[in-house]
Amino acid sequence: MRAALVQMTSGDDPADNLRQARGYLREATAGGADFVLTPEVTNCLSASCAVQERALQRQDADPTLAALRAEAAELGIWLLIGSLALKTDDPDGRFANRSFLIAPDGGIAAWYDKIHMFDVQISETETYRESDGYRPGDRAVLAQTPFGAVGLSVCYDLRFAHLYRGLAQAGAEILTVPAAFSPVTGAAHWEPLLRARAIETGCYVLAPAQCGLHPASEGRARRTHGHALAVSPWGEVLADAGAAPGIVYVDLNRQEVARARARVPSITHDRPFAPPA
Ligand SMILES: O=C(O)CNC(=O)[C@H](CS)NC(=O)CCC(=O)C(=O)O
Repeated sequence: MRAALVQMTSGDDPADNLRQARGYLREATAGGADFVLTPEVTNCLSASCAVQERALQRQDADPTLAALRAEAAELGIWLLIGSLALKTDDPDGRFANRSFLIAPDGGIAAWYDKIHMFDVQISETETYRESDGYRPGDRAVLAQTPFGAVGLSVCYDLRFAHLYRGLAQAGAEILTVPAAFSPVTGAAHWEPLLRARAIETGCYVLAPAQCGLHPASEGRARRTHGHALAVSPWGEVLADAGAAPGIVYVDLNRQEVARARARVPSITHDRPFAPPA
């Protein structure tokens, strides 16, 4: 089983992002991948709600989802669309940040709405208020596949260890963390958090990423950290895409999950304890 992690620089034009993504799917399949993963907001990365309002669609009308499902079916691959920004029926008009696992027949095997919202002030000049634009999800998602059970998550979810522990205890062998991490927090936290999630759970962690400077027709242009990463169930970095767009490959072997957990079965060692007084 060969996974391909796509690292790309989505802008705010979905048609342009789709062209990029399709090219990567074909390249990854030619490179031997059976499972291709794209980053968070593959279809549209924008800091402007006005641009999103014009550019985004509801799930049933979204051209990126339709095209990538058709492409996965044509190529006969499993595809994680890290996330799509989509319109919803939220009364506040907020979007969903929704991850999709697509089966080789083009069907939607699973979908997951990002639960944790990136509402942070990193510095005087750098603030994110994700919950202004997006409605958070409220359900964890585990998908069964022939190559193992996949636990879905998105980006800032990475900081909430109990989500991953729950997924692993429910049977996950692979955790997906598509992201658009900020450069500052990415440099400090991205790799150690991904490795920690793998070590704590004995899962493969697959984290396709946005990278570079994202072109914006309106609003501020954003930068992201890159470094799409694949981590083994023992916590080793198996692939790192660096700073530039491209694809990195990793061969997955379920026995590595069993081996890591046989050595340190910590996910089976939870104990009840009283909360701190
Ligand atoms: O807004 C969009 O279009 C897509 N969503 C994102 O880019 C999100 C919310 S701003 N980014 C993160 O969650 C980064 C988390 C992060 O960097 C950290 O946890 O340190």
